Amino acid sequence: MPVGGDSADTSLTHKLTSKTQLLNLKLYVVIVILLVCVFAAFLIVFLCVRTHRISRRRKNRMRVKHSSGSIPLVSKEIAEIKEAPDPSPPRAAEGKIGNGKLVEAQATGGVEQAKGNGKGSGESDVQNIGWGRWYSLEELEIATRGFSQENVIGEGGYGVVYRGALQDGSVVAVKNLLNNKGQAQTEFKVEVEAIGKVKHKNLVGLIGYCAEGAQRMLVYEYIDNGNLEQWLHGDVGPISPLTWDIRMRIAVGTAKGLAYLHEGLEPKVVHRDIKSSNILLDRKWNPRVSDFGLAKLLGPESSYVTTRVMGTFGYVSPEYASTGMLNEGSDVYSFGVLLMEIITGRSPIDYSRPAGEMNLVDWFKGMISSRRGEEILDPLIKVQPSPRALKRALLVCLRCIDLDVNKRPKMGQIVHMLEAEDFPFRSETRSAR
Ligand SMILES: Nc1ncnc2c1ncn2[C@@H]1O[C@H](COP(=O)(O)OP(=O)(O)OP(=O)(O)O)[C@@H](O)[C@H]1O
Repeated sequence: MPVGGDSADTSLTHKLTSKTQLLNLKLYVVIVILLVCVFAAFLIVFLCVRTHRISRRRKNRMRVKHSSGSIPLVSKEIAEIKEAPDPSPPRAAEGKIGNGKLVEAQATGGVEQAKGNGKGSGESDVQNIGWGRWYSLEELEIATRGFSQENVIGEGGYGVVYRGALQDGSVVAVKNLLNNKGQAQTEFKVEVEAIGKVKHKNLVGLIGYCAEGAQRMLVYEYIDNGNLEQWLHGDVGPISPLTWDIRMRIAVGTAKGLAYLHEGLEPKVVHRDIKSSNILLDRKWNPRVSDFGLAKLLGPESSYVTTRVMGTFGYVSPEYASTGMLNEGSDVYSFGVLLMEIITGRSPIDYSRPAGEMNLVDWFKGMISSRRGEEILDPLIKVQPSPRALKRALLVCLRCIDLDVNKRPKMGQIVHMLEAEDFPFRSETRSAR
């Protein structure tokens, strides 16, 4: 018989039941309490870790949702649809962009498809947008020589613009967009739906885009003669290559591009950032309105939209600046300022000039009201226009900057006014009669 075992059991029982110094509790009670404490601590740690993980997963999901906005970064860009030459465009679910090859998006119904696609993946949404071509990052890297400094052609508020030579020999402008997530996906889709068919000889064409990882880029037709701001205010020597006739051609072309946005589209498009650096020029001095990053849509039933005031100082219409109420009349005002700039060669705001001349609009109005219209012509224009042509252009300026937005002419009327040989003389004769 294991007598030794019995005595060991007895001593263990004795120890367990003996009182400890801790509150005079028996040892086994203390052990039980300790075990419960350890278990509770484990339980608390476990629950904390689990809750943390779940919340992290949720956050990640939200992040994916954001980025699945798939070029919401380009949200307000006006797109030009390129009809797919390939009759069998890739299926949306095939999802991968590029692989060094050009892939065409389906030309119609893109927005609807995108709505139906509840996937969180950015790439598959990109494929569903329904306009333009997809370029792979690799392809654009090769085209721009690794986005090299020598290929930079400009830099704006939305990103850096590079010149790129594609493998098929065509030259493009690649805008590498700053990563402005947070653009509402729905808004983007609605806008692309409405403005995705824009194509006009006086608007810069958007050929396609690249969306890989966090990169978002837009690929435009390359316009090879700089922008109007450079030609008006850059160092061009004592005589500007922009003759009066060239200037008027630029003004009329710009007005035609805007007339198309305002009167040829449904809903109409308000550009919101008409200024000389957004007027690109080709070698024949044909103007192309660019940079639709701030464009807004205006449906037929609404006479204005209320929106955050955006645009460029000196060009923004007073009523929009003070109330945020925007309609195409704001573009007309900006066009009026642009036309003044074209005629005078002066910047809308120029702090290097004397106090009374810093603000172009104020100075211009003052000169007209004191009948010094002939003196406002850009001194770099060698051959003066006829008084009649000058008067016509000055009157258009004045009408565009009317403080009453409802009295400003429509862009289509402006085209006619600028082109009509007998404007304003016919109407003057009529009113005299
Ligand atoms: N399609 C293009 N072809 C040739 N050059 C271009 C093209 N698009 C833009 N550029 C050049 O890149 C410059 C920067 O363009 P971007 O539209 O980004 O900015 P911006 O209009 O100058 O400034 P912001 O957008 O801040 O108002 C333009 O001024 C122009 O000189």
